[in-house]
Amino acid sequence: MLSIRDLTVAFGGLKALDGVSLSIAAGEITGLIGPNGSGKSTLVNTVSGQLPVRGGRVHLEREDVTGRRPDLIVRSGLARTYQIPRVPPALTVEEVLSVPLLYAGRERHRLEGLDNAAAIAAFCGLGPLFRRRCGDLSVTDLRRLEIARALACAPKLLLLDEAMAGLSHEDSVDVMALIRDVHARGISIVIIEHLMRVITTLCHRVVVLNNGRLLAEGAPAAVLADGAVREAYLGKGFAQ
Ligand SMILES: Nc1ncnc2c1ncn2[C@@H]1O[C@H](COP(=O)(O)OP(=O)(O)OP(=O)(O)O)[C@@H](O)[C@H]1O
Repeated sequence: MLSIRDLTVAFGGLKALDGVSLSIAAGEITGLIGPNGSGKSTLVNTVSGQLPVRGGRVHLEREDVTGRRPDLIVRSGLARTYQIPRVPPALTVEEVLSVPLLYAGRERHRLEGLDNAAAIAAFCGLGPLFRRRCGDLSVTDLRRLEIARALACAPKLLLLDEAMAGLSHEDSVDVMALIRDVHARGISIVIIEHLMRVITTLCHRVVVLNNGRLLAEGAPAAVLADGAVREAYLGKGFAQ
């Protein structure tokens, strides 16, 4: 679904990604983890076209999307959510969903039954809030709206940047169920997440970044037991 080869992204002299190569398989939920500052958000921002690439290539399915404009990458089938949802508080849920639907209209056939704002809102548990203003939504409902907005782009691949941040245990369980429902619609998913119970519960595979480089990849249990991964998170001497 997604192939990243030798990706390098720099902020001045700092290489936030340093020759990263990895592949995301179609039909899987992949966890993208790593300590703070390891390059996770930079990777999502670059793949979705919001940061310039210094070196390397990004392919979505077989299409080379390296350096392409974000709106064109969305049309190619990649949508993302943001760690901090930002929606105009005066707009209703219906209005917020209508914009990407208009935009991604050509590709609607990708998600049968999810080609209008009401259906997407209902799918994401926002049916009763359809005509409510976003400024009145709870943190959990804003997280749902963030996913709904991405679904309105009719993606093949969805990148979720900390979709559970700031939620209670109960609410995060609800959002995890929504992510499973999205996956069951045939959408491949990449999740950036600090909560390991989310990774072990949802993900088929995990990719670990550290200092802008690929540190490990594989099945969640094996990767989380890996000595180098534990050391990256906990520090030398605390990883036994
Ligand atoms: N816009 C920017 N300008 C300068 N440096 C940046 C910028 N964005 C990120 N960085 C730096 O690039 C590195 C990778 O940051 P990034 O935000 O991608 O890490 P992350 O793994 O997503 O971290 P976190 O888990 O804290 O969100 C860090 O050293 C960070 O300080």
